[in-house]
Amino acid sequence: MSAAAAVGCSGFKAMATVRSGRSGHKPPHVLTVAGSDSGAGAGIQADMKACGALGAYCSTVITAVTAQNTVGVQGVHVVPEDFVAEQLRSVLSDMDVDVVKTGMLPSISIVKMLCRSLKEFPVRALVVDPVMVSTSGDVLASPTILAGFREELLPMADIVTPNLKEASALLGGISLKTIADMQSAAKSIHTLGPRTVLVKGGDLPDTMDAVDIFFDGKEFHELHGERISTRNTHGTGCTLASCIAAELAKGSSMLPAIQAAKTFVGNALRYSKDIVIGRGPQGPFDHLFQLKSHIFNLNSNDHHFNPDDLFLYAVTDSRMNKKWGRSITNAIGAAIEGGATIIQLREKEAHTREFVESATACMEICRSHGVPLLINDRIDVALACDADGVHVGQSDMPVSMARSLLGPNKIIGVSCKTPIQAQKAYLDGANYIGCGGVFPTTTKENNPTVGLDGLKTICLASKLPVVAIGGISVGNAGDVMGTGVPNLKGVAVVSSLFDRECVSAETQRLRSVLMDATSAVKELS
Ligand SMILES: Nc1ncnc2c1ncn2[C@@H]1O[C@H](COP(=O)(O)OP(=O)(O)OP(=O)(O)O)[C@@H](O)[C@H]1O
Ligand SMILES: Cc1ncc(CO)c(N)n1
Ligand SMILES: [Mg+2]
Repeated sequence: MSAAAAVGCSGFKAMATVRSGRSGHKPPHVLTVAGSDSGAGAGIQADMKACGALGAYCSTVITAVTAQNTVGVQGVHVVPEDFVAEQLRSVLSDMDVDVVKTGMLPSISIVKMLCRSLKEFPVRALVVDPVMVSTSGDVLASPTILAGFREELLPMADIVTPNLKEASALLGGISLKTIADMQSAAKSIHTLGPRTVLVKGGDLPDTMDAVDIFFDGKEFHELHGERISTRNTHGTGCTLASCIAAELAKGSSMLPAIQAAKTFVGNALRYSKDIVIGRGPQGPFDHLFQLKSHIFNLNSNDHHFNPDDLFLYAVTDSRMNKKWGRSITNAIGAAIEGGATIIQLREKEAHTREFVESATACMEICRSHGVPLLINDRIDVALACDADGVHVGQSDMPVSMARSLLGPNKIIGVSCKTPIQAQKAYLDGANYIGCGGVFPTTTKENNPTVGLDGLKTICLASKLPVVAIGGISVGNAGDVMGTGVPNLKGVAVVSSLFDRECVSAETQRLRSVLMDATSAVKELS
Protein backbone atom coordinates (compact mmCIF):
# COMPACT_ATOMS: atom_id res chain seq x y z
CA MET A 1 0.00 0.00 0.00
CA SER A 2 1.25 3.49 -0.75
CA ALA A 3 2.44 5.71 2.04
CA ALA A 4 -0.51 8.11 1.93
CA ALA A 5 -3.14 5.49 1.20
CA ALA A 6 -2.60 4.21 4.71
CA VAL A 7 -3.86 7.43 6.24
CA GLY A 8 -5.81 9.05 3.39
CA CYS A 9 -4.49 12.15 1.60
CA SER A 10 -7.51 14.29 2.38
CA GLY A 11 -6.89 13.98 6.10
CA PHE A 12 -3.61 15.91 5.88
CA LYS A 13 -4.78 19.29 7.04
CA ALA A 14 -6.29 18.29 10.31
CA MET A 15 -3.24 16.24 11.23
CA ALA A 16 -0.59 18.64 10.01
CA THR A 17 -1.04 21.16 12.80
CA VAL A 18 -1.21 18.77 15.71
CA ARG A 19 1.70 16.45 15.11
CA SER A 20 4.47 18.52 16.58
CA GLY A 21 5.48 17.28 20.01
CA ARG A 22 6.39 20.80 21.09
CA SER A 23 3.95 23.64 21.27
CA GLY A 24 4.10 26.04 18.33
CA HIS A 25 3.41 25.81 14.66
CA LYS A 26 4.78 23.00 12.50
CA PRO A 27 5.13 24.09 8.87
CA PRO A 28 4.22 21.69 6.08
CA HIS A 29 7.44 19.75 5.40
CA VAL A 30 8.75 18.22 2.16
CA LEU A 31 11.97 16.21 2.09
CA THR A 32 13.58 16.10 -1.34
CA VAL A 33 15.93 13.22 -2.11
CA ALA A 34 17.65 14.40 -5.28
CA GLY A 35 20.78 15.64 -7.03
CA SER A 36 22.40 19.05 -6.86
CA ASP A 37 22.41 21.19 -10.03
CA SER A 38 25.29 23.68 -9.98
CA GLY A 39 23.34 25.93 -12.36
CA ALA A 40 20.52 25.88 -9.78
CA GLY A 41 17.66 25.60 -12.25
CA ALA A 42 16.76 21.97 -11.52
CA GLY A 43 17.44 19.34 -8.84
CA ILE A 44 17.72 20.13 -5.14
CA GLN A 45 17.97 23.85 -5.83
CA ALA A 46 14.69 23.93 -7.81
CA ASP A 47 12.99 21.81 -5.16
CA MET A 48 13.94 24.17 -2.33
CA LYS A 49 12.85 27.27 -4.24
CA ALA A 50 9.55 25.70 -5.36
CA CYS A 51 8.62 24.47 -1.89
CA GLY A 52 9.63 27.80 -0.35
CA ALA A 53 7.56 29.72 -2.87
CA LEU A 54 4.48 27.62 -2.03
CA GLY A 55 4.94 27.90 1.72
CA ALA A 56 6.41 24.50 2.60
CA TYR A 57 9.67 23.81 4.43
CA CYS A 58 12.10 21.74 2.34
CA SER A 59 14.84 19.54 3.79
CA THR A 60 17.36 17.96 1.42
CA VAL A 61 19.11 14.64 1.05
CA ILE A 62 21.68 14.93 -1.75
CA THR A 63 22.25 11.81 -3.83
CA ALA A 64 24.66 13.25 -6.41
CA VAL A 65 26.44 16.47 -7.21
CA THR A 66 26.29 17.49 -10.85
CA ALA A 67 28.43 19.96 -12.74
CA GLN A 68 25.71 21.41 -14.90
CA ASN A 69 24.82 24.63 -16.69
CA THR A 70 22.59 25.89 -19.47
CA VAL A 71 24.59 23.90 -22.03
CA GLY A 72 24.14 20.51 -20.37
CA VAL A 73 25.61 18.19 -17.74
CA GLN A 74 29.42 18.20 -17.69
CA GLY A 75 29.91 15.78 -14.81
CA VAL A 76 28.22 13.72 -12.10
CA HIS A 77 29.69 12.83 -8.71
CA VAL A 78 27.57 10.23 -6.96
CA VAL A 79 27.34 10.49 -3.16
CA PRO A 80 28.29 7.14 -1.54
CA GLU A 81 25.23 5.10 -0.61
CA ASP A 82 26.15 5.01 3.09
CA PHE A 83 26.29 8.74 3.20
CA VAL A 84 22.92 9.12 1.47
CA ALA A 85 21.59 6.73 4.14
CA GLU A 86 23.13 8.86 6.87
CA GLN A 87 21.52 12.02 5.54
CA LEU A 88 18.15 10.25 5.36
CA ARG A 89 18.48 9.07 8.93
CA SER A 90 19.45 12.54 10.14
CA VAL A 91 16.35 14.13 8.64
CA LEU A 92 13.75 11.40 9.07
CA SER A 93 14.65 10.51 12.66
CA ASP A 94 14.40 14.09 13.83
CA MET A 95 11.96 16.06 11.71
CA ASP A 96 8.27 15.43 11.08
CA VAL A 97 8.43 15.06 7.31
CA ASP A 98 4.99 15.12 5.65
CA VAL A 99 5.93 14.26 2.08
CA VAL A 100 9.04 12.81 0.44
CA LYS A 101 9.78 13.85 -3.14
CA THR A 102 12.45 12.00 -5.10
CA GLY A 103 14.45 13.32 -8.05
CA MET A 104 17.78 12.04 -9.33
CA LEU A 105 18.52 8.61 -7.80
CA PRO A 106 21.75 7.66 -9.54
CA SER A 107 22.06 3.97 -8.65
CA ILE A 108 19.88 0.99 -7.90
CA SER A 109 21.53 0.54 -4.51
CA ILE A 110 20.48 4.09 -3.55
CA VAL A 111 16.91 3.36 -4.74
CA LYS A 112 16.76 0.21 -2.61
CA MET A 113 18.26 1.87 0.43
CA LEU A 114 15.74 4.75 0.12
CA CYS A 115 12.87 2.23 0.07
CA ARG A 116 14.22 0.64 3.26
CA SER A 117 14.45 4.05 4.95
CA LEU A 118 10.88 4.90 3.95
CA LYS A 119 9.67 1.64 5.47
CA GLU A 120 11.53 2.45 8.68
CA PHE A 121 10.28 6.07 8.76
CA PRO A 122 6.93 6.15 6.93
CA VAL A 123 5.67 9.50 5.64
CA ARG A 124 2.22 10.55 4.48
CA ALA A 125 2.93 10.71 0.78
CA LEU A 126 5.65 9.84 -1.68
CA VAL A 127 6.07 11.79 -4.92
CA VAL A 128 8.44 10.08 -7.37
CA ASP A 129 9.88 12.10 -10.25
CA PRO A 130 11.66 9.27 -12.09
CA VAL A 131 14.55 11.41 -13.29
CA MET A 132 16.58 9.59 -15.90
CA VAL A 133 17.09 11.92 -18.82
CA SER A 134 16.94 15.72 -18.68
CA THR A 135 15.23 17.70 -21.43
CA SER A 136 18.75 18.58 -22.66
CA GLY A 137 19.16 14.84 -23.39
CA ASP A 138 21.74 14.16 -20.68
CA VAL A 139 21.58 10.84 -18.85
CA LEU A 140 21.24 11.33 -15.08
CA ALA A 141 20.76 7.74 -13.89
CA SER A 142 21.90 4.44 -15.26
CA PRO A 143 19.20 2.29 -16.86
CA THR A 144 19.85 -0.33 -14.15
CA ILE A 145 17.74 1.74 -11.74
CA LEU A 146 14.66 0.86 -13.80
CA ALA A 147 14.41 -2.46 -11.99
CA GLY A 148 14.56 -0.65 -8.62
CA PHE A 149 11.80 1.72 -9.74
CA ARG A 150 9.57 -1.04 -11.05
CA GLU A 151 10.03 -3.49 -8.20
CA GLU A 152 10.39 -1.30 -5.12
CA LEU A 153 9.92 2.46 -5.40
CA LEU A 154 6.89 2.79 -7.68
CA PRO A 155 4.70 0.43 -5.64
CA MET A 156 5.22 2.79 -2.67
CA ALA A 157 4.53 5.99 -4.64
CA ASP A 158 1.38 8.08 -4.38
CA ILE A 159 2.26 9.67 -7.69
CA VAL A 160 4.95 9.16 -10.31
CA THR A 161 5.63 11.99 -12.78
CA PRO A 162 7.61 10.78 -15.82
CA ASN A 163 8.32 13.03 -18.79
CA LEU A 164 7.89 11.46 -22.24
CA LYS A 165 11.36 9.90 -22.38
CA GLU A 166 11.08 8.53 -18.85
CA ALA A 167 7.60 7.09 -19.47
CA SER A 168 9.01 5.40 -22.55
CA ALA A 169 12.00 4.02 -20.59
CA LEU A 170 9.73 2.67 -17.82
CA LEU A 171 7.77 0.81 -20.49
CA GLY A 172 10.75 -0.72 -22.29
CA GLY A 173 11.34 1.99 -24.88
CA ILE A 174 7.95 2.36 -26.60
CA SER A 175 7.46 5.51 -28.66
CA LEU A 176 5.15 8.25 -27.29
CA LYS A 177 4.04 10.85 -29.78
CA THR A 178 0.39 11.68 -29.12
CA ILE A 179 -1.98 12.35 -26.24
CA ALA A 180 -3.51 8.92 -26.83
CA ASP A 181 -0.01 7.39 -26.46
CA MET A 182 0.41 9.31 -23.19
CA GLN A 183 -2.90 7.95 -21.89
CA SER A 184 -2.05 4.35 -22.61
CA ALA A 185 1.44 4.90 -21.11
CA ALA A 186 -0.13 6.32 -17.94
CA LYS A 187 -2.35 3.27 -17.66
CA SER A 188 0.53 0.84 -18.20
CA ILE A 189 2.75 2.63 -15.67
CA HIS A 190 -0.12 2.46 -13.18
CA THR A 191 0.08 -1.34 -13.34
CA LEU A 192 3.62 -1.05 -11.93
CA GLY A 193 2.03 -0.09 -8.61
CA PRO A 194 1.93 3.70 -8.02
CA ARG A 195 -1.39 5.04 -6.76
CA THR A 196 -1.55 7.66 -9.53
CA VAL A 197 0.45 8.63 -12.63
CA LEU A 198 1.13 11.97 -14.33
CA VAL A 199 2.72 11.72 -17.77
CA LYS A 200 4.13 15.18 -18.53
CA GLY A 201 3.85 16.53 -22.03
CA GLY A 202 6.31 19.43 -21.84
CA ASP A 203 8.35 17.77 -24.57
CA LEU A 204 5.42 16.64 -26.75
CA PRO A 205 6.08 17.87 -30.29
CA ASP A 206 3.57 19.89 -32.32
CA THR A 207 1.29 20.92 -29.46
CA MET A 208 -0.05 24.41 -28.88
CA ASP A 209 -0.79 23.65 -25.22
CA ALA A 210 1.44 22.07 -22.59
CA VAL A 211 -0.70 18.99 -21.93
CA ASP A 212 -0.13 16.53 -19.08
CA ILE A 213 -2.13 13.32 -18.57
CA PHE A 214 -3.18 12.31 -15.06
CA PHE A 215 -4.49 8.82 -14.40
CA ASP A 216 -5.91 8.18 -10.93
CA GLY A 217 -6.42 4.46 -11.44
CA LYS A 218 -9.96 4.96 -12.72
CA GLU A 219 -10.17 8.11 -14.79
CA PHE A 220 -7.94 10.17 -17.04
CA HIS A 221 -7.67 13.92 -16.60
CA GLU A 222 -6.12 16.04 -19.33
CA LEU A 223 -4.40 19.05 -17.80
CA HIS A 224 -3.92 21.86 -20.27
CA GLY A 225 -1.76 24.93 -19.87
CA GLU A 226 -0.72 27.62 -22.28
CA ARG A 227 2.62 26.62 -23.83
CA ILE A 228 4.99 29.47 -23.03
CA SER A 229 7.46 30.24 -25.77
CA THR A 230 10.79 30.51 -23.93
CA ARG A 231 14.24 28.90 -23.69
CA ASN A 232 13.96 28.95 -19.90
CA THR A 233 12.35 25.57 -19.23
CA HIS A 234 15.23 23.86 -17.43
CA GLY A 235 13.90 22.33 -14.23
CA THR A 236 10.17 22.40 -15.03
CA GLY A 237 9.87 18.70 -14.13
CA CYS A 238 11.64 18.97 -10.75
CA THR A 239 9.61 22.07 -9.95
CA LEU A 240 6.29 20.48 -10.87
CA ALA A 241 6.93 17.44 -8.64
CA SER A 242 8.11 19.62 -5.74
CA CYS A 243 5.04 21.83 -6.03
CA ILE A 244 2.81 18.74 -5.95
CA ALA A 245 4.68 17.59 -2.82
CA ALA A 246 4.32 21.03 -1.20
CA GLU A 247 0.59 21.16 -1.91
CA LEU A 248 0.10 17.65 -0.51
CA ALA A 249 2.08 18.62 2.59
CA LYS A 250 -0.22 21.65 2.99
CA GLY A 251 -3.26 19.35 3.02
CA SER A 252 -4.42 19.24 -0.57
CA SER A 253 -5.68 16.09 -2.25
CA MET A 254 -3.96 14.88 -5.41
CA LEU A 255 -5.78 16.46 -8.38
CA PRO A 256 -5.95 19.98 -6.89
CA ALA A 257 -2.27 19.64 -5.91
CA ILE A 258 -1.35 18.86 -9.52
CA GLN A 259 -3.48 21.72 -10.84
CA ALA A 260 -1.86 24.18 -8.43
CA ALA A 261 1.59 22.87 -9.40
CA LYS A 262 0.89 23.25 -13.10
CA THR A 263 -0.43 26.78 -12.61
CA PHE A 264 2.73 27.64 -10.66
CA VAL A 265 5.04 26.31 -13.39
CA GLY A 266 3.06 28.13 -16.11
CA ASN A 267 3.16 31.42 -14.20
CA ALA A 268 6.87 31.07 -13.40
CA LEU A 269 7.66 30.42 -17.09
CA ARG A 270 5.49 33.33 -18.17
CA TYR A 271 7.16 35.69 -15.74
CA SER A 272 10.69 34.47 -16.64
CA LYS A 273 10.30 33.98 -20.37
CA ASP A 274 12.77 36.72 -21.30
CA ILE A 275 15.38 36.42 -18.52
CA VAL A 276 18.88 35.54 -19.71
CA ILE A 277 21.05 33.31 -17.52
CA GLY A 278 23.89 31.44 -19.23
CA ARG A 279 24.82 31.07 -22.87
CA GLY A 280 23.43 27.61 -23.59
CA PRO A 281 20.17 26.51 -25.17
CA GLN A 282 18.14 25.87 -21.99
CA GLY A 283 18.05 28.38 -19.16
CA PRO A 284 16.60 28.32 -15.64
CA PHE A 285 13.48 30.26 -14.70
CA ASP A 286 12.64 32.36 -11.66
CA HIS A 287 10.85 30.39 -8.96
CA LEU A 288 10.57 33.45 -6.73
CA PHE A 289 8.63 35.60 -9.19
CA GLN A 290 5.91 36.10 -6.61
CA LEU A 291 8.27 38.23 -4.54
CA LYS A 292 8.67 40.60 -7.47
CA SER A 293 5.26 40.78 -9.08
CA HIS A 294 2.26 42.04 -7.16
CA ILE A 295 0.09 40.37 -9.77
CA PHE A 296 1.22 36.94 -8.63
CA ASN A 297 1.62 37.84 -4.98
CA LEU A 298 0.61 34.88 -2.89
CA ASN A 299 0.90 36.78 0.37
CA SER A 300 -2.18 38.90 -0.12
CA ASN A 301 -5.34 38.34 1.87
CA ASP A 302 -7.02 36.45 -0.95
CA HIS A 303 -10.09 34.46 -0.05
CA HIS A 304 -9.46 30.80 -0.84
CA PHE A 305 -12.30 29.77 -3.17
CA ASN A 306 -14.74 27.28 -1.75
CA PRO A 307 -17.56 26.22 -4.12
CA ASP A 308 -20.00 26.40 -1.20
CA ASP A 309 -19.44 30.17 -1.22
CA LEU A 310 -21.80 30.20 -4.23
CA PHE A 311 -24.80 29.25 -2.06
CA LEU A 312 -26.39 32.70 -1.84
CA TYR A 313 -24.72 34.97 -4.32
CA ALA A 314 -25.78 38.64 -4.15
CA VAL A 315 -25.15 40.80 -7.24
CA THR A 316 -25.52 44.56 -6.81
CA ASP A 317 -27.20 46.96 -9.22
CA SER A 318 -26.63 50.70 -8.99
CA ARG A 319 -30.02 51.66 -10.48
CA MET A 320 -31.84 49.71 -7.76
CA ASN A 321 -29.69 51.24 -5.03
CA LYS A 322 -30.49 54.70 -6.41
CA LYS A 323 -34.19 53.89 -6.55
CA TRP A 324 -34.25 52.84 -2.87
CA GLY A 325 -31.82 55.58 -1.78
CA ARG A 326 -29.09 53.25 -0.49
CA SER A 327 -25.34 53.43 -0.76
CA ILE A 328 -23.62 50.39 -2.23
CA THR A 329 -21.92 49.72 1.11
CA ASN A 330 -25.28 49.73 2.93
CA ALA A 331 -26.71 47.39 0.31
CA ILE A 332 -23.95 44.80 0.59
CA GLY A 333 -23.75 45.19 4.38
CA ALA A 334 -27.46 44.30 4.58
CA ALA A 335 -27.07 41.35 2.21
CA ILE A 336 -24.20 39.99 4.31
CA GLU A 337 -26.26 40.51 7.47
CA GLY A 338 -29.07 38.48 5.90
CA GLY A 339 -26.70 35.62 5.03
CA ALA A 340 -25.26 36.28 1.55
CA THR A 341 -22.21 34.05 1.05
CA ILE A 342 -20.54 35.92 -1.83
CA ILE A 343 -20.96 39.41 -3.31
CA GLN A 344 -20.48 40.66 -6.85
CA LEU A 345 -20.33 44.36 -7.68
CA ARG A 346 -21.96 44.87 -11.04
CA GLU A 347 -21.68 48.56 -11.84
CA LYS A 348 -22.41 49.13 -15.48
CA GLU A 349 -22.70 52.93 -15.24
CA ALA A 350 -20.27 54.05 -12.55
CA HIS A 351 -17.25 56.21 -13.36
CA THR A 352 -13.97 54.43 -12.74
CA ARG A 353 -12.89 56.69 -9.84
CA GLU A 354 -16.20 56.28 -8.07
CA PHE A 355 -16.23 52.53 -8.76
CA VAL A 356 -12.73 51.99 -7.32
CA GLU A 357 -13.63 53.99 -4.21
CA SER A 358 -16.85 52.14 -3.52
CA ALA A 359 -15.27 48.76 -4.35
CA THR A 360 -12.47 49.49 -1.86
CA ALA A 361 -15.03 50.33 0.84
CA CYS A 362 -17.03 47.16 0.01
CA MET A 363 -13.83 45.11 0.16
CA GLU A 364 -13.25 46.22 3.74
CA ILE A 365 -16.75 45.17 4.76
CA CYS A 366 -16.55 41.83 2.97
CA ARG A 367 -13.10 41.01 4.32
CA SER A 368 -14.16 41.76 7.88
CA HIS A 369 -17.02 39.25 7.45
CA GLY A 370 -14.99 36.63 5.56
CA VAL A 371 -17.30 36.96 2.54
CA PRO A 372 -15.57 37.02 -0.88
CA LEU A 373 -16.14 40.01 -3.16
CA LEU A 374 -15.97 39.78 -6.95
CA ILE A 375 -16.06 42.57 -9.53
CA ASN A 376 -18.11 42.20 -12.68
CA ASP A 377 -16.09 42.56 -15.89
CA ARG A 378 -13.54 45.14 -14.64
CA ILE A 379 -10.22 43.34 -14.10
CA ASP A 380 -8.54 46.72 -13.51
CA VAL A 381 -10.94 47.59 -10.69
CA ALA A 382 -10.51 44.13 -9.15
CA LEU A 383 -6.71 44.60 -9.16
CA ALA A 384 -6.95 48.16 -7.84
CA CYS A 385 -9.07 47.24 -4.82
CA ASP A 386 -7.48 43.77 -4.33
CA ALA A 387 -10.90 42.15 -4.71
CA ASP A 388 -11.12 38.38 -4.37
CA GLY A 389 -11.80 37.96 -8.07
CA VAL A 390 -13.93 38.80 -11.07
CA HIS A 391 -16.98 37.57 -12.90
CA VAL A 392 -16.79 37.86 -16.69
CA GLY A 393 -19.29 37.35 -19.48
CA GLN A 394 -18.73 35.74 -22.87
CA SER A 395 -18.00 39.12 -24.48
CA ASP A 396 -15.75 40.42 -21.68
CA MET A 397 -12.01 39.74 -21.40
CA PRO A 398 -11.21 36.04 -22.07
CA VAL A 399 -10.80 33.94 -18.92
CA SER A 400 -7.23 32.86 -19.78
CA MET A 401 -6.17 36.49 -20.13
CA ALA A 402 -7.94 37.47 -16.91
CA ARG A 403 -6.16 34.58 -15.19
CA SER A 404 -2.74 35.72 -16.33
CA LEU A 405 -3.45 39.26 -15.15
CA LEU A 406 -4.95 38.23 -11.82
CA GLY A 407 -2.62 35.33 -10.98
CA PRO A 408 -3.48 31.89 -9.70
CA ASN A 409 -5.23 32.82 -6.47
CA LYS A 410 -8.04 35.11 -7.54
CA ILE A 411 -11.51 33.72 -8.13
CA ILE A 412 -12.75 33.84 -11.73
CA GLY A 413 -16.35 33.12 -12.65
CA VAL A 414 -17.71 33.11 -16.18
CA SER A 415 -21.27 33.25 -17.54
CA CYS A 416 -22.10 30.21 -19.68
CA LYS A 417 -25.22 29.32 -21.63
CA THR A 418 -24.00 26.15 -23.33
CA PRO A 419 -22.07 22.97 -22.47
CA ILE A 420 -19.30 24.04 -24.87
CA GLN A 421 -18.87 27.34 -23.06
CA ALA A 422 -18.79 25.44 -19.76
CA GLN A 423 -16.06 23.10 -20.98
CA LYS A 424 -14.01 26.02 -22.27
CA ALA A 425 -14.36 27.84 -18.93
CA TYR A 426 -12.80 24.83 -17.20
CA LEU A 427 -9.92 24.54 -19.66
CA ASP A 428 -9.25 28.28 -19.47
CA GLY A 429 -8.82 28.18 -15.69
CA ALA A 430 -12.09 29.58 -14.31
CA ASN A 431 -13.20 28.60 -10.79
CA TYR A 432 -16.96 28.48 -11.34
CA ILE A 433 -19.59 29.17 -13.97
CA GLY A 434 -22.74 31.25 -13.73
CA CYS A 435 -25.49 29.61 -15.73
CA GLY A 436 -28.54 31.42 -17.04
CA GLY A 437 -30.75 33.26 -17.41
CA VAL A 438 -32.69 30.46 -15.92
CA PHE A 439 -35.95 32.46 -15.88
CA PRO A 440 -36.89 35.71 -17.65
CA THR A 441 -35.56 38.83 -15.91
CA THR A 442 -35.77 42.58 -16.30
CA THR A 443 -32.26 43.13 -14.87
CA LYS A 444 -30.58 42.11 -18.11
CA GLU A 445 -32.00 43.01 -21.50
CA ASN A 446 -32.06 40.60 -24.47
CA ASN A 447 -31.05 37.66 -22.34
CA PRO A 448 -32.42 34.37 -23.72
CA THR A 449 -33.40 31.94 -20.99
CA VAL A 450 -32.20 28.35 -20.64
CA GLY A 451 -34.90 27.16 -18.22
CA LEU A 452 -34.47 24.45 -15.59
CA ASP A 453 -33.75 21.82 -18.25
CA GLY A 454 -31.03 23.92 -19.84
CA LEU A 455 -29.56 24.54 -16.39
CA LYS A 456 -29.43 20.81 -15.71
CA THR A 457 -27.80 20.02 -19.05
CA ILE A 458 -25.10 22.63 -18.52
CA CYS A 459 -24.49 21.50 -14.91
CA LEU A 460 -24.01 17.92 -16.08
CA ALA A 461 -21.53 19.05 -18.74
CA SER A 462 -19.60 21.32 -16.37
CA LYS A 463 -16.53 20.19 -14.47
CA LEU A 464 -16.74 23.42 -12.49
CA PRO A 465 -19.22 24.29 -9.75
CA VAL A 466 -22.27 26.18 -11.03
CA VAL A 467 -24.37 29.03 -9.69
CA ALA A 468 -27.76 29.58 -11.34
CA ILE A 469 -28.76 33.13 -12.29
CA GLY A 470 -31.64 34.97 -13.95
CA GLY A 471 -35.10 35.71 -12.57
CA ILE A 472 -34.52 33.73 -9.37
CA SER A 473 -36.49 34.73 -6.28
CA VAL A 474 -37.91 33.34 -3.05
CA GLY A 475 -40.78 31.91 -5.14
CA ASN A 476 -38.73 29.72 -7.49
CA ALA A 477 -35.32 29.23 -5.78
CA GLY A 478 -36.62 25.98 -4.28
CA ASP A 479 -37.31 24.57 -7.78
CA VAL A 480 -33.82 25.54 -8.90
CA MET A 481 -32.03 23.83 -5.99
CA GLY A 482 -34.57 20.99 -6.20
CA THR A 483 -33.04 19.94 -9.55
CA GLY A 484 -30.52 18.23 -7.25
CA VAL A 485 -27.57 18.30 -9.68
CA PRO A 486 -24.50 17.84 -7.47
CA ASN A 487 -22.38 20.68 -8.85
CA LEU A 488 -25.19 23.25 -8.65
CA LYS A 489 -23.95 25.09 -5.58
CA GLY A 490 -26.39 27.98 -5.25
CA VAL A 491 -28.29 30.85 -6.80
CA ALA A 492 -27.26 34.35 -7.79
CA VAL A 493 -29.82 37.11 -7.38
CA VAL A 494 -30.11 40.82 -8.08
CA SER A 495 -33.61 42.29 -7.93
CA SER A 496 -35.11 39.80 -5.49
CA LEU A 497 -32.72 41.23 -2.88
CA PHE A 498 -31.88 44.75 -3.99
CA ASP A 499 -35.17 45.82 -5.56
CA ARG A 500 -36.89 45.35 -2.20
CA GLU A 501 -37.41 47.55 0.80
CA CYS A 502 -35.53 45.45 3.33
CA VAL A 503 -32.48 43.75 1.81
CA SER A 504 -31.44 41.81 4.91
CA ALA A 505 -34.94 40.38 5.51
CA GLU A 506 -35.22 39.31 1.83
CA THR A 507 -31.80 37.69 2.02
CA GLN A 508 -32.82 35.78 5.13
CA ARG A 509 -36.01 34.56 3.45
CA LEU A 510 -34.11 33.38 0.41
CA ARG A 511 -31.52 31.70 2.60
CA SER A 512 -34.15 29.65 4.41
CA VAL A 513 -35.77 28.61 1.09
CA LEU A 514 -32.36 27.47 -0.17
CA MET A 515 -31.60 25.59 3.04
CA ASP A 516 -34.96 23.79 2.95
CA ALA A 517 -34.52 22.84 -0.71
CA THR A 518 -30.99 21.50 -0.21
CA SER A 519 -31.95 19.44 2.84
CA ALA A 520 -34.92 18.00 0.91
CA VAL A 521 -32.54 17.00 -1.91
CA LYS A 522 -30.13 15.42 0.59
CA GLU A 523 -32.94 13.39 2.17
CA LEU A 524 -34.00 12.08 -1.24
CA SER A 525 -30.51 10.97 -2.23
N1 LIG B 1 6.98 25.77 -22.54
C1 LIG B 1 6.13 25.38 -21.59
N2 LIG B 1 5.05 26.12 -21.28
C2 LIG B 1 4.20 25.75 -20.30
N3 LIG B 1 4.34 24.65 -19.57
C3 LIG B 1 5.39 23.84 -19.82
C4 LIG B 1 6.34 24.15 -20.83
N4 LIG B 1 7.29 23.16 -20.84
C5 LIG B 1 6.95 22.29 -19.88
N5 LIG B 1 5.80 22.67 -19.27
C6 LIG B 1 5.11 22.01 -18.18
O1 LIG B 1 6.07 21.81 -17.15
C7 LIG B 1 5.83 20.60 -16.49
C8 LIG B 1 7.07 19.71 -16.57
O2 LIG B 1 7.04 19.02 -17.82
P1 LIG B 1 8.28 18.52 -18.67
O3 LIG B 1 7.72 17.58 -19.65
O4 LIG B 1 9.06 19.70 -19.20
O5 LIG B 1 9.16 17.79 -17.56
P2 LIG B 1 10.67 17.36 -17.57
O6 LIG B 1 11.09 17.08 -18.96
O7 LIG B 1 10.79 16.32 -16.54
O8 LIG B 1 11.42 18.69 -17.10
P3 LIG B 1 13.00 18.92 -16.86
O9 LIG B 1 13.72 17.71 -17.25
O10 LIG B 1 13.35 20.12 -17.69
O11 LIG B 1 13.12 19.24 -15.41
C9 LIG B 1 4.60 19.99 -17.14
O12 LIG B 1 3.44 20.37 -16.44
C10 LIG B 1 4.61 20.62 -18.52
O13 LIG B 1 3.34 20.63 -19.12
C1 LIG C 1 20.37 17.29 -10.54
C2 LIG C 1 19.29 17.25 -11.56
N1 LIG C 1 18.14 16.64 -11.25
C3 LIG C 1 17.14 16.58 -12.16
C4 LIG C 1 17.29 17.14 -13.40
C5 LIG C 1 16.16 17.04 -14.42
O1 LIG C 1 15.88 18.24 -14.99
C6 LIG C 1 18.52 17.77 -13.71
N2 LIG C 1 18.75 18.34 -14.91
N3 LIG C 1 19.50 17.80 -12.76
MG1 LIG D 1 10.99 19.40 -20.14
